[in-house]
Amino acid sequence: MAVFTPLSDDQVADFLERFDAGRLIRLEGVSGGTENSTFFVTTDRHALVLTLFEQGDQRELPFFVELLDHLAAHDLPVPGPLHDRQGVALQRLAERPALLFPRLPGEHPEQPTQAQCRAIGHALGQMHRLTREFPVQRPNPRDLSWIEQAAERVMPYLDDDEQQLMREQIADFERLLTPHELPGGAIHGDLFRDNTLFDGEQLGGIIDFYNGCTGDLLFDLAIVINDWCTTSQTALHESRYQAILVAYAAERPFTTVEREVWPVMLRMTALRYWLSRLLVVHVDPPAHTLTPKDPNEYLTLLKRRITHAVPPLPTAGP
Ligand SMILES: Nc1ncnc2c1ncn2[C@@H]1O[C@H](COP(=O)(O)OP(=O)(O)OP(=O)(O)O)[C@@H](O)[C@H]1O
Ligand SMILES: N[C@@H](CCO)C(=O)O
Repeated sequence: MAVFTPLSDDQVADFLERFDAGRLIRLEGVSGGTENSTFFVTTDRHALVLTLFEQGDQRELPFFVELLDHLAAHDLPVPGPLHDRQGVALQRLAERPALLFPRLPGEHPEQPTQAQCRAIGHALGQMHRLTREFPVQRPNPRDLSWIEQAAERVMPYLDDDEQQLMREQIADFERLLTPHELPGGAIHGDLFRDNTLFDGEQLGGIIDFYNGCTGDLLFDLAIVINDWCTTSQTALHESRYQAILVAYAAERPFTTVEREVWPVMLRMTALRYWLSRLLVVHVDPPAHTLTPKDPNEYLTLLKRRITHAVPPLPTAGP
């Protein structure tokens, strides 16, 4: 479930008065999601999504609004938040911050097709091209210095081999990534398949920008590859891999340094999720009882990335 704060029809009908978005017809709690309360809101004019923010630093919300406004203004497939009659997007409802979005069409892809992979590669490349000049900063909260600190918090829960693996990998990231300045900009920060919606082969949209920040563009792409291009046996799904990267590179070609550090970035982002999932299981369980995601999935993937080379990044688009 993902309605931590129930809302009545009357509350939502009143809330809608603040916007020029029509009259409430139907309110429905959304069962997906783990962090916020989400509702589908149908009015006589629009299909909308209402999100109540249940956790996280509320001071960060204006950054997400600005980023979504910026991307939507450039016609990227994202839900640009609705602004009220005074031009304000960020609201309060039931004592929580609230945003209203257009409801985008589609489903999360479980086994992405070639066309879906091309679509996400293309959209992410476009987004990265457009956000390089995005003026607002929010340093990546899951960067290498977070990894270093989070690692110390989970060490007591790891066996000797896992501890050694984690320490060796972090030392490697420090040695191989720190000397380089990589192309940066605003990034999604968690672009898993379940943060996209596809209507058939058509990308309906990219959602859940609440890990959005500014940082290395390659970090964002590596998260996508690790989630989208891993088979159930943890092998690399090569045709998806090529489809995403070729479509991405057509929008934003890679630099020489990015090509050099790519295998390291794939390992770093695998370790980032091993760590964040370990934290949820052992250190910082969420207030709400939901089944945590399995940290070992990303431990296994990290090991795979160490033992099996991936094909290099493409030199140019199609
Ligand atoms: N704009 C939208 N259009 C259509 N569906 C949406 C939209 N926003 C959210 N949803 C639906 O609501 C679900 C929960 O949304 P969201 O991912 O933002 O929640 P969350 O609690 O932050 O979850 P998590 O962080 O686990 O992904 C999504 O999986 C999707 O099915
Ligand atoms: N995508 C994250 C969960 C949401 O932040 C994970 O798979 O661990």
